[in-house]
Formats: sequence, C-alpha cells, structure tokens
Amino acid sequence: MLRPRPRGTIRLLDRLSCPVTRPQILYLQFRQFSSLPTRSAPTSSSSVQPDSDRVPLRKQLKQEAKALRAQKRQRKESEEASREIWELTVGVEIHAQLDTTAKLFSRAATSASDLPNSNVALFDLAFPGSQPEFQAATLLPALRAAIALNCDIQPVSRFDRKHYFYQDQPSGDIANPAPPEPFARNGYVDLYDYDGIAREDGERIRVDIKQVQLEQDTAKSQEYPPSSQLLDFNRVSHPLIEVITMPQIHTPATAAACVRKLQAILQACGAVTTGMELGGLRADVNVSIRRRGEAPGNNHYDGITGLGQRTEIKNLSSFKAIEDAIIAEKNRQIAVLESGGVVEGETRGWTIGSTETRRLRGKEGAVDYRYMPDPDIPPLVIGEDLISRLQDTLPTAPDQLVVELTGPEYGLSIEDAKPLIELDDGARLEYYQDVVDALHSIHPGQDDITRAALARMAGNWVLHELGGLLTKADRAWDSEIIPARSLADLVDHLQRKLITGPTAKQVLAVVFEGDHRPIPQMLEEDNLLLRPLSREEYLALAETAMAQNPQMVEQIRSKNQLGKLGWFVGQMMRTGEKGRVEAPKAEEVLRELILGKA
Ligand SMILES: Nc1ncnc2c1ncn2[C@@H]1O[C@H](COP(=O)(O)OP(=O)(O)OP(=O)(O)O)[C@@H](O)[C@H]1O
Ligand SMILES: [Mg+2]
Ligand SMILES: [Mg+2]
Repeated sequence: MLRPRPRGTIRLLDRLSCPVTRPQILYLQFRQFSSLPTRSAPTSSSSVQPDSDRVPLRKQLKQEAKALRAQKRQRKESEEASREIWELTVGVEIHAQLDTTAKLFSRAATSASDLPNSNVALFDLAFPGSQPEFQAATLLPALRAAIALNCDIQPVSRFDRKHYFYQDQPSGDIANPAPPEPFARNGYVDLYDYDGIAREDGERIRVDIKQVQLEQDTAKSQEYPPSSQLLDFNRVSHPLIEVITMPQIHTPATAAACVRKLQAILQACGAVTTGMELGGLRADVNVSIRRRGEAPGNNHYDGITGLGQRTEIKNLSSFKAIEDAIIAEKNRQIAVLESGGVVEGETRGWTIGSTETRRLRGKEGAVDYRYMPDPDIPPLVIGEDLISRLQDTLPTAPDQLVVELTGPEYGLSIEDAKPLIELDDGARLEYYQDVVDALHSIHPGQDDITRAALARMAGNWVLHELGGLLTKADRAWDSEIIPARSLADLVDHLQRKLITGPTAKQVLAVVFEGDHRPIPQMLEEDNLLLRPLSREEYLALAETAMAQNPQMVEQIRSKNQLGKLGWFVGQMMRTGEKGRVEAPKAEEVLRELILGKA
C-alpha cells in the first residue's frame, strides 16, 4: 500500500523545544501598496516569483514523455562529454517554498491573498521595536525535507543574521544557518536511469547534499513607472528552504535531472507547496570548467579541491532553462579560456530563449554579509522523538514508489509509473491508488495475476484515457471529475469482457461530461453490455474453426490430443464478435463437437 502524503500540517508543536519568550507582535492591516523609490539592485537569491515560464498543468504529461525520450539524447551527450577536453562541474542550490501556513518569524499567515499587504506583521516590515518570533510549525516541513534528503539533523542549531538590507527584505536576512551550524547536513540524492541522467553504464549517480537551511522569502516588487516600485509584503518571511548540492554534477542533463528529482522528493514528502511550473521552486546553478588531464584548478568547495572558477546563474525557473543556461555558460567559459582570458567569479542571469548568460554583478564574498548569531532568536533544539516521529510518518519516497509501481503488484511500465508519481503534485497517484483499491473491493480475493492486470489497466486509463480527455478539454486535473469508483467499474467491466474497449471510452467521455449515474446502471440503461453469445452462435463459430483445420480435428479425435483444443478456442475468439467469446464455453462446445462429449 502506498502511503499517501499528509494533508495539512502534522501537529507536533508541543514536542518542539524552542522556547518563545518574545513579546507578542501586533498585526498591521494596511491594505495599500506602499511606494518606495527604485534602485537598481540585486534581486534576492531567495526570491521565488511566478513568471512567464510557467508550464500549464495540461502540458505536464506531454513533457514527461518528452523527458523520457530525451534520455537517449542525454546518454549520447554524456559519451561526447567524456571525450571532450573541457570537464564541466556544476553544483546547484534550490530555493523552495515550504508548505506551511506560518511565516518564519512573525505571526502573520502565509495564505495566498489577492489583497496586497494583508498578511503582514510589524516585524515583517522591521518596525522599530518589533522582534522576530520563530514559528516552530515551519520546522516540520523543513525537517521532512531534510529527512527525505537523507540528511543528518543537528540536535542544536542557530539562526544567523546576514546584514543585507533592501526594500524587499526590510528586517535584513535571517537564516538557519550561516556556517557552521545548519539544522541539516550531509544528505544525498540518488539519480537513476529513469530520472533522465546521462551515464553510459546505467549505474545510479549519487549527488551529495551539503546542507539544507531555512530562509525567509522577500516581498513581491513590481515596477511602477516612471520611477517607483510597488511592494507587496505578504510574502515577506514566508519560509523557504535552500538545498545546496556539492559540485559533483558533470553534464547539463544531469543537473536538470537532479533538480527535477529534488522537486519530486520535496513534493512527495509534503515539504513544499508547488514545483517549478507554479513558481514554488527556483534553482541557481554554479558552473565551472577545467581542462582534462592538466593541473587541477585552484578552487575548492567544502573539501573538494582542484575545481575551476565558478560563476553562478541565479533564479532559473524551468528544467529546460537549467540545461540551456549551463550549456551557454560552459561555452562562454571555454571561449574565455581558449582566448587566453580568465573566468571571473560572478553572478549571471539567464533569459528564456536566449543563447547567452549575462553578467549581473561580481560575486559578493561571505564576509560582506557580516554574519552574526541573531541575538533575538534562541538556539533551535530538535528532539530525537520529533525526528523519529517524522521519519515514521514520511510518505513513500519517489524511488520506492517506482519500485512498487513497476513491481509485481502493479506491473506498470516505468513510462507510466513516472508521470503517475510526478503529475499534479501527487494527486494523480492518489487517485490511481483509489481506483486500484476500488477494483480490489469489487472482487475481493482475486488472484495476484488478475490484480496486477487490473492495476496495469487502471494505470493506462488514469494516465492516458482520462489524461487525453483532460488535454482535449483543456482542463486541469481534478479527482472529482470521474469518481474513482466509476473508473474502477469501467475497467472491471472491460477486463471481464462485458463491454468493448470503444464502449468503455465512450462511457468515460459521457461521465467526463457530467453524467454521474453508476456505471452498471448506465451500461444497462443505455444497452451497452455485450450480449452473451447463444449456443447456436458458439456452435457456428466452432464449426467454422474446425473446417479450417480438419487434420487437427482428426488428431484430437484419434490420439486424444486435447492440448490442441486450445488452437481452435483461439480461432473462435479471433473470429467471434469482439470480446464476446468466452474461452471455457468455446472449449465446451468444441469438446462436444469433436469428441462427442462435454
Ligand atoms: N568551482 C565550482 N564549480 C561548480 N560549482 C561549485 C564550485 N564551487 C562551489 N560550487 C557550488 O556552488 C554552490 C555554492 O553554494 P553556497 O550556498 O554554499 O554559496 P553561495 O552560492 O556563495 O551562497 P548564496 O548564493 O546562497 O548566497 C554549491 O552548490 C557548490 O556545489
Ligand atoms: Mg546558497
Ligand atoms: Mg549561490
């Protein structure tokens, strides 16, 4: 049984030992945009904003198929990469919005509101005298993420204040942690063939995760010509996690696969709200190159030495953008080095559809931020019992889902299993599980082979037949459109050959349009059930089959070779009206005609 992801927030707050002794923060309900002067300054790395690069849900299925097809191309790319003079190295950082209704440091809610500046506390605006008040509830999705990413959870960690003041982050930037005290570190993510990695030997690639840290999001800003900016502070202090991988990725396709996998894991464990398509997750990629077979580069990162100089491309919002930006940046660095130049450490940007990255600014060193332990937030103490409780209740991880869905119980192909897991934020998988459960409840005690056959058929109908109707109607996923029980009834009738495939499709379309009669009733009322063949029809079919191979009829008669009856049964099923010939009845009639007994 696949364990569903949790709905809502698990309430374990009493188990958190993070004393909150701060004075209560007052809410501010000012409903106007505040207008502040514009300054051309860096956008925060943690800013997660929707943009035009969003992919409509209905396109996801197509994209999944495309991604799997791209595997072949990627393998070729990997073979080529290993022959190249220049070796590429990539490390990624992702920022993801946590699935929680609490802000990180104030009591305002995070719920999306159309009304600008309606979820804002005094601290979110850094009002003099207001203080941060850590909301322990935000820790739960963050911990789920860290556990799902195989991290060690630190029993004690601290929040550090980064000195960075900008209008979209009035209280500066507080994060857990600045080194050396992250709440989670030393994790890893495994990438398999089916994740779309580029590796010739088909082995998995393990990318280590340096750490997971908690951060706060920034305000939404919007240009207000000619010289102003509008700010909506609802998003300030919305909790984010930053996941930092080690520089262990060596092809653009693997980098995209890594972010895709991180997103799948974070969504599956219920840590984040939405994926890249809806702006809930962004990636920064760090890119360097070094010449193969020559003295290693001078750069190092967390114990990995000999690296080339990295540049960082910020705020990528699609898997394609990740791949394209890395390719462009790699080519740029090669051109710089081959013309005798030096790659500079800098932050660069990427625009969808462009072929070049562009310089945004030089890289600020860590020292610039003047990190210091935040004096207003006590150390975070995470109890063992909380970690083990979260470990025990973590939903099934995507890799485990792949193993189960492609295993004997469900028998799905990897091409079907992958999109079922990833589509619609897990809702499609939950629905599929409901359909399978309903199928099993219709006929309890079925043998394993029938159960797997039903599960496989259900996969096809949930993904392709229902998916096709959604695409055609341009509708987003909704588990209510076709009740799971109705789809189960359809699949069951089809499997028992009580209706034909075309009839099943026709009925699905009718239910999709809103006819909610129970399926058995609809099939009866609309006269769609296959009428069982009469004895005369069976006899006629048997005689036709026997006339095709009189020698075999003779062999069965004279040598009692009953095994050969199967051939005639097959013939009858092929020539009989679609799906109406039942094998046991066909054999009964054949025995009667050939051997003179039933
Ligand atoms: N030489 C290199 N080549 C490629 N990637 C590198 C290299 N050195 C470090 N990286 C990657 O760069 C990233 C550094 O992230 P980290 O958050 O530690 O620092 P940062 O980018 O300076 O901080 P931030 O962007 O969050 O302000 C990691 O993913 C790491 O793997
Ligand atoms: Mg970082
Ligand atoms: Mg960075």
